[in-house]
Amino acid sequence: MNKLAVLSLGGSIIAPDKVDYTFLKQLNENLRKYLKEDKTRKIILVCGGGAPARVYQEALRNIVENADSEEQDWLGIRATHLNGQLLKAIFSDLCTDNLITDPTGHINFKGQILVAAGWKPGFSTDNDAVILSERFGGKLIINLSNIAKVYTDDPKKNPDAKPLDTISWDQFKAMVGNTWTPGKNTPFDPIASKRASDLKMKVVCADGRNIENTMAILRGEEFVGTVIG
Ligand SMILES: Nc1ncnc2c1ncn2[C@@H]1O[C@H](COP(=O)(O)OP(=O)(O)OP(=O)(O)O)[C@@H](O)[C@H]1O
Ligand SMILES: O=c1ccn([C@@H]2O[C@H](COP(=O)(O)O)[C@@H](O)[C@H]2O)c(=O)[nH]1
Repeated sequence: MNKLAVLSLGGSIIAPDKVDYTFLKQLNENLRKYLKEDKTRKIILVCGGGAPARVYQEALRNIVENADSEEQDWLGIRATHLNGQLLKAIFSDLCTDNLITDPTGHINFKGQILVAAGWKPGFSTDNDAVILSERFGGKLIINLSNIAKVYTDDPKKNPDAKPLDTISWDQFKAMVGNTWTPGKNTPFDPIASKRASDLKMKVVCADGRNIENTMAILRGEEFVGTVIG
């Protein structure tokens, strides 16, 4: 297993409505243990925006008719920065870089952890995770969200949707489409999916709140989730 893991931490598990510090405490303990076992292991944590992103984007849409898409994205980006700064503070002793807000900019990555958040309008932090994974040679992106698997359709809207263990990029892209809308709720965003698909990357989607399962993915053991690609 490659020594670098990229974890795309959905905002829905960092701050589903307020900050979920029970989850973040577990994440802190488990990732530290994993990194202590082998000092050559490294982790990139890419933080999503969660409820604050959606609340502020919705506020703008309710106040301004035809709210500008880029302005909505900037509100989301600022929310990811707040979550990212919290993760950076939690892992400050293992993370020598400031919060990464441009995945293409200067990055040292001398510590065992790198924490990143939103960059610029037009996509979600999933896309930032793909850029960082490509840049640092990650073999797998672990996309942690509030849902255990990718389904044939959004299970919150379609009760007949079926969970999938694997799905090809072509099938996944057909499902999520190819257009971006601020705050879009999909297991992996369309822009990130195109980039990951072009790079022939693998993405595992799993429920991040199940910390044992996340550790199993990191350790290359059996897990519950969906492999895309
Ligand atoms: N085919 C699908 N399979 C599974 N979930 C889907 C599907 N289509 C849409 N979804 C929705 O995507 C949601 C997960 O995406 P969401 O963007 O909310 O999570 P996140 O990435 O963890 O959070 P954030 O975007 O705030 O960082 C699920 O809760 C589900 O309702
Ligand atoms: O690089 C980025 C990252 C994020 N955004 C905007 O922020 C929200 C929240 O991010 P999630 O990854 O979905 O939690 C996202 O929906 C975008 O509107 C961005 O524009 N650019």
